[in-house]
Amino acid sequence: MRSTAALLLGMALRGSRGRLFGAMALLLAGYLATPAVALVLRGFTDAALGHDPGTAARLALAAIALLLAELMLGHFAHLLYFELGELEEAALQAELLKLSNGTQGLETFDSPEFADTLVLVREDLPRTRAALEALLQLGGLAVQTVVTTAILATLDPWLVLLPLAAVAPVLLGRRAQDRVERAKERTAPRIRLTRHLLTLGTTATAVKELRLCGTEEELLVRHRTAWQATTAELRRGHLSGALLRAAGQLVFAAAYGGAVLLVLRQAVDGRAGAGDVVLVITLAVQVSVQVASALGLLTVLQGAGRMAERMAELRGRSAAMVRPGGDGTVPARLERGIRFESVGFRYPGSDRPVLDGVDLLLPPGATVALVGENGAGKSTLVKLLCGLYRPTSGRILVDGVDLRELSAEQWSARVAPLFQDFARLELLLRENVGVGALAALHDDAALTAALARARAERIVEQVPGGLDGLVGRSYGDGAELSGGQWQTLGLARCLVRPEPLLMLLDEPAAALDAAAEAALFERFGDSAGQAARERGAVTLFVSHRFSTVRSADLIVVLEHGRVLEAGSHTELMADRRTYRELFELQARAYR
Ligand SMILES: Nc1ncnc2c1ncn2[C@@H]1O[C@H](COP(=O)(O)OP(=O)(O)OP(=O)(O)O)[C@@H](O)[C@H]1O
Repeated sequence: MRSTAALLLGMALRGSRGRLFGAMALLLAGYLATPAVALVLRGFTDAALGHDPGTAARLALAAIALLLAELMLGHFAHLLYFELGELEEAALQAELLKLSNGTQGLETFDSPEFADTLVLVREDLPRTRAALEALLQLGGLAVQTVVTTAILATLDPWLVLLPLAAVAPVLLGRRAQDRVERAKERTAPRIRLTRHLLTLGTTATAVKELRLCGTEEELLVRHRTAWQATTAELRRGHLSGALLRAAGQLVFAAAYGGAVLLVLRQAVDGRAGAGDVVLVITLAVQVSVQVASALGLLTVLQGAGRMAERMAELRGRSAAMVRPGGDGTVPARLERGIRFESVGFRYPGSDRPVLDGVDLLLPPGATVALVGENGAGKSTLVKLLCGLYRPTSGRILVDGVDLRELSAEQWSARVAPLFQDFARLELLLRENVGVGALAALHDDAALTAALARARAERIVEQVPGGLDGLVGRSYGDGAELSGGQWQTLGLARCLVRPEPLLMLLDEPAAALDAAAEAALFERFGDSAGQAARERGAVTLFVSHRFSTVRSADLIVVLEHGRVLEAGSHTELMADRRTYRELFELQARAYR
């Protein structure tokens, strides 16, 4: 709890010191008005019963003023801490984005624990605002409770125990919240499953297949079953929490009844006046309100505490995944090419080697085709080359220097990739392409040149506003593009990258016909040829189409994560092995 308070207050201080202190002062004044009302009411009762109308009238006015302060000050404080809460939520969102993207690799996205924690934190983030409010109000309540207790002690020392009785509901309330949170944690994987099923059932691409296969009903059943199991688990957590809370409230209710009886007896014995009875009844009501409010606020704060713990967990996991980056300078041009030396790779959390003892030279200026059946490890090899993962054994040498020792930022800047699952960036057209080279974001000539090399002139004409027009319709009224057009923008993004040393095409043409694939490679080829001539850049592409593959300088056949064959089309055809068999099989299919 202390660390949550420190986190929230630290962020509030960094966000706006003035707003924080302003909110604290207003809240405190409002909270102190409450016990002051009780004291004024005692004076009023005694004055009224003592036939002193002047004092009674003044005290009545004071009580009204205090009540107004109690009611109004909170609203003004709210204005201040609402803004502070917004600032905190925005800061936490920014940190979350940084944590999920802060590592150089993709390992964070492979860890189910990371993904589960991320889902929970993302859901809890909007609670930050309420948590800061709860913390400030709890501070006010604490001061109020001390003052109330001191006043009660002046009447009878036993009455000091009244606020203490609040400890039981507070402790049991915390345990109750723990149970609810644990139930939530247990349901996180199932909630991810229901989300995935919902996405499947509402995404045009998946719906097509589901309909034709007649599996919509099965999807519904699975979705329902997962929800039912989630709800049942949450219900159990909430029920056991509610029982614990009720037990705590009972303890306090008994203490409350006892306190009122104690002072009533004193009044009957003549040891207390009517004003004292009014004071105790008023304060006891206030204490019960204080306890109930504290319980509610602690629950909110506890939820934020969980969020803070999970955030810390994400920080730890993310930090563990950050690799010590190298600081070697990436060469201006490749002289010796890129060499794989006994490269092996397993995905995080898996024992299965996806690449195993890969030895391979990608010569400078060469165009290399990577072929192999599904799951052979082609995309994994591409990701290793990009530096998104590191080999678990062996090395990748760029002109003789281990990729690990090169500056990751410099290397990423020199890789120009086009993936099969290219990103659909719903941004302004200039931003969509400019992401490939941020320095060129406002350089219309460079952007237009890249779009021309990608043969995307028609798209520019189609987007209202041209470079400054929006593409995509998820959040704005942008131009709707076809799958092929989105890919063309991906190509422009790849071609805008300055001075690449490695150009990658990972099955970008999987959804295209042979003619369209040839056109795509032609568009890419001009830039790749220029990069090869100017700086020995290597072009590596993955394709299942042998009509494209045969043109490569070097063809590498991967099987079960190992290099089976490597050579030119002529060499491999002379060899009478896998490549030749696959080539002839595909050639026959096209005849
Ligand atoms: N993020 C991941 N976590 C764990 N295993 C993975 C991950 N990505 C891929 N794999 C596994 O690695 C193996 C190789 O996958 P990869 O995508 O490299 O194959 P590929 O040759 O590109 O296949 P395809 O031709 O189907 O694209 C597969 O068995 C796959 O299940």
